Amino acid sequence: MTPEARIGSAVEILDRVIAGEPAERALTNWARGHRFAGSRDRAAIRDHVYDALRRRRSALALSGQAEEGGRALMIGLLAGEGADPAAVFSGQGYAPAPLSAAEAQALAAAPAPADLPEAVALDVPDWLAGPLKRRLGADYARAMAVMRSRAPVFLRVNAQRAGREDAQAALAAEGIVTRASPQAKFALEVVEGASRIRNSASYLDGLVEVQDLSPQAAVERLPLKPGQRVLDYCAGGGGKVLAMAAQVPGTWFAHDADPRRMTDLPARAARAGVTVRQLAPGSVAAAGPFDLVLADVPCSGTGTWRRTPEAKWTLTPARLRTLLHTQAAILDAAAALVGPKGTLAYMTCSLLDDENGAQVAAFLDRSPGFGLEFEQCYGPPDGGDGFHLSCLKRL
Ligand SMILES: C[S@@+](CC[C@H](N)C(=O)[O-])C[C@H]1O[C@@H](n2cnc3c(N)ncnc32)[C@H](O)[C@@H]1O
Repeated sequence: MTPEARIGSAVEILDRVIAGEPAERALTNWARGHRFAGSRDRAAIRDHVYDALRRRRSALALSGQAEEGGRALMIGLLAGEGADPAAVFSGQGYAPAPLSAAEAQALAAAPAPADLPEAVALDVPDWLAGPLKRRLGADYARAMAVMRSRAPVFLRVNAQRAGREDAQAALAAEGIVTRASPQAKFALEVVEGASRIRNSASYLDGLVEVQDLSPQAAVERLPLKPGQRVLDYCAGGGGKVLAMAAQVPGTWFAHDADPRRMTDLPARAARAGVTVRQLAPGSVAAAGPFDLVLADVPCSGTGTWRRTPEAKWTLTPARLRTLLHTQAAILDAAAALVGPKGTLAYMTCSLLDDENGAQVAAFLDRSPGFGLEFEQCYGPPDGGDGFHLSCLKRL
């Protein structure tokens, strides 16, 4: 496909997303109906779609149009990148249809990127700008600018299998170039060859897992000791329990209110060479108590906007309130499973204090049996996704 044809396809897919179809599903459905598109085409189209979703607000403003549509977003995205939209939207060959008179007029009257209001230029919903500024302080603008770009790919070396340098050499032999990340002992940032990871022997043999840098750094801070009984209470795909199990020998348990979320866990655990016992909802208390209970709770995902840009625009105050209730209920349920002198570790991939420090402070107010050991926030603007860890101790 030509570069222009790829942009035309991104327009079609964005129209579906704007109509309500989740981006991943819209991309998959489009690919099914366009078998001629090769893997490079699909990757490029995916990049365009995700770039437009990350920059949805500024792209629309830079198109000069009032109504959101796939064409408006791609026109504005190109304008924001300093390209000439009319040269791409030419109607030549497989390029999208030329700009209409109304589109050309709107584009001519659109503000320059430097004249956009701050929240528009940074692609931040207005209602979230205040809380994010309070949390990020002087880093706010740089962090939000980072959130408008693609996320780097990070790997976690399975410390049970190899050291970081050996893993780097094995990956390099398969065309995957990495550099060691200083923020976490087992983290590698992929510099080249990210598309080869899932089919590489290093990945299939459990030498490495794909995991963002921030959760890796957070798991490294957990007070894990050999032989402990540890429960990942909101295990999902098992990323955190596998990271913990790679650090020390222990007895590992995984639970999720929606057990279907753990479907991939057995295969991932087998690759990593660890045993994780899955506990069905309702059977957790009988398996307790635990030395450490990890609650990696459902959250706004404000720290992962680079990877899941749709979440930026779909979060509402009402949805956030629901999440806050769920998080508080999970903290209470997870706390009840912590044994004497045990640890309750609370994690989110949120940048909002309501979900982090304030949530934990409210828990401590109603739970005199627990004390705060430490809390830590991770990236952005530097390193990985926005992430939070609070470590609480049963007194
Ligand atoms: C942030 S995700 C966990 C991601 C996972 N730890 C990982 O590393 O891949 C949150 C998970 O919490 C689960 N969940 C939601 N409500 C819950 C509840 N009340 N009790 C336990 N798990 C819950 C969701 O199904 C979801 O899988």
